[in-house]
This record gives sequence, structure tokens and C-alpha cells, in this order.
Amino acid sequence: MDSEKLPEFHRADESIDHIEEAAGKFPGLRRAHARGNCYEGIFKPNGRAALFTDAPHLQSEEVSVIVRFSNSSSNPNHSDGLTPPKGMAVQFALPNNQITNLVCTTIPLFFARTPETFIEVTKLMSTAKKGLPDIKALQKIAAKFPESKAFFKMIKEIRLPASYAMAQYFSIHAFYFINENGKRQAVKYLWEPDAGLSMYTKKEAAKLLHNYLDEELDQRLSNGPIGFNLNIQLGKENDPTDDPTVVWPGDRQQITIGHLAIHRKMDKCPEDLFFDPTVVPRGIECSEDPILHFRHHAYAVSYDRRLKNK
Ligand code: HEM
Repeated sequence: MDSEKLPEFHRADESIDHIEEAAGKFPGLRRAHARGNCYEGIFKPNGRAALFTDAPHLQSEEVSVIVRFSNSSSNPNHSDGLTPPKGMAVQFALPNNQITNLVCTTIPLFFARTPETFIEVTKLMSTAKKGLPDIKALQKIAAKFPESKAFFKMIKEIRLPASYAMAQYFSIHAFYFINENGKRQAVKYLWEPDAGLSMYTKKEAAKLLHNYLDEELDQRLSNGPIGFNLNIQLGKENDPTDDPTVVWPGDRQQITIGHLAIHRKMDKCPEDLFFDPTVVPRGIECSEDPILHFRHHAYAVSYDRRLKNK
């Protein structure tokens, strides 16, 4: 069956229509995280993940990566100071011309548990002005979808990072690591910056330039590479693997499994660069999380529209 005929495709198409209604239409650009830059780097695994997975990029050989840091807004004209969550999408080059993606944000949870909720919420958001959330729309959402409350509370409190290189980035979704013996372990990922964390106060944030994060990173990279440790959090038996609206308890064991060094900004992001978060290699499986699987379809719709310059 042609994948474009699947019900998931039609729902994904609808969801992208709602994003466009809410934020505006910007031909050729991503329908979310519209403004961003790409960077080249090297990821060095430290071997500690080998106990849990035989994924090729998590053994002992270093691999090259492309990283895209982005402002989360679907409107490229929104300034870095307006939308607190930031994105870090990493594409690892694997042997035999294969790739895998790890697409993370600075917030550890999501507002929707299911694609249906996502679509309803984007519909409500499309009533807001210029795609920026308005209080009434948010109140309606919180009343109808109590699971989204934690996200909106966090969004209200979250501060802006002083640098893309001084923020943590979370996978939100769980994945399964599978080792040589077929043993499965649920994990979530977290990128931890070498430079530590630094956030702006609201007062400081009000004075920031439209694209202060891009400028700051240019400046920082002119003094040398920036780095992140890649950590995994090990899930326990009853930790939900299908619900992106909740975080796992903070006492779960964390292991550092490698280090990423980012050396250079690319002149331009390759047009066909595509970070489908469900592209995983041998040794890793996507969890049952319906939002993770829906992203596969929604990103494909956005990719198709932007490549056709729609
Ligand atoms: C129903 C849920 C979601 C939908 C419909 C959605 C939609 C989208 C779309 C349409 C794009 C642009 C894709 C492209 O043109 O290549 C995008 C990019 C992105 N999304 Fe989501 N998203 C969802 C959930 C999430 C979650 C949970 C995260 C955090 C883990 C996330 C993080 C990102 C990031 C970092 C990018 C930028 C990727 C890049 O640099 O190419 N999204 N999203």
C-alpha cells in the first residue's frame, strides 16, 4: 500500500496544515524549528553502551555527525528570546552510507500524549495571534488535556539558554537498546554540555538580539570546539515508554556513553537534510510512544512541502 494513503499520513498532513494556520506559511522552510544552522562534529563512543546495544555508532569507533541547532518556532522571524525551547538534532554517519538521528530539545517533556491531542491542541493554537500561545487558548487546552499541564507549567518557568553550548537537550521519548544476546533495556537520552548550564533572567532576556544564539555560537566556535556528553537514563520496569508527557524519576541510573565535539559551522544546511527521529540502526528500537511514530509521518509531510518550496 502506498504510504501516502495510510490514515497516519492524512492526520500528519492535517497537523501540518494546523501548524501553518497557527504560525504562517514559510515556503521552503521546516514547519517547526524553522530557523537553525548546521555544524560538523565528531562523536566518540566510550564503549560503555556496548553492554546494552550493538548499535554501530555506540561501540568504539568515532563517527562524523551533522548537528542542527534551532529555534523551536515555526515562524523564522520569531526571535530567539520569544520561544524558550531550543532544538539540537544530530545525524550520525554510520558504515555503508547509513545514518541514524537523535532529535532533542531543551525541555524534557511534551504537551501531547497522542497524535489526536497534538492535532486538537494545534487547532486551538491556530486561534492564537501570530502563532504565539495566548492565555485563553492555553487555559482551554489545560482544562481539556490535563496531561499537558506539566509541559505548560514548565514552559512558563523555563529560562532562555545563554548559549546553544550551555543547555541540556532531552530525547523526551524512550528507545530500546538491544544487546548481542537480545536483551532489551529502555533508555532516554540526554546531552550534557561541557561548558555547564547558563540561563538568562527575564530582564536579561528582554535585551537580547533577534538571533543572539547564532551570534554567540559563531563567537564561541572561533575560540575552539564545543562539546557535549551523551548520557542515557536507564528505565526501570514500570517507567512509561509510551508517554512523552511524563519524565522518569530523577534517581534512575545515568551512564555517559560518548562525547560529541562540534568544530565548525557549515556554510549552509544541506537542503535535503532530514532528521526523522525514528531512523535507528541495528541494536536500537523505537518505543511504543505514539507521538514518536507520528513524528515520522509529520516530518515527512513537512520535508515534502519544503523541498517542493511550498
Ligand atoms: C506530534 C509531535 C510533533 C510534531 C507533529 C512535530 C513536528 C515537527 C516538524 C513538522 C518539524 C520539521 C521537520 C522537517 O521539515 O524536517 C519538526 C522539527 C523538529 N522537532 Fe518536532 N514535532 C513533534 C514533536 C517533537 C518532539 C517531542 C520533539 C523533542 C524531542 C521535537 C523536536 C524537534 C526538533 C529539534 C526539530 C528540528 C529538526 C531539524 O533541525 O531538522 N519535536 N517537528
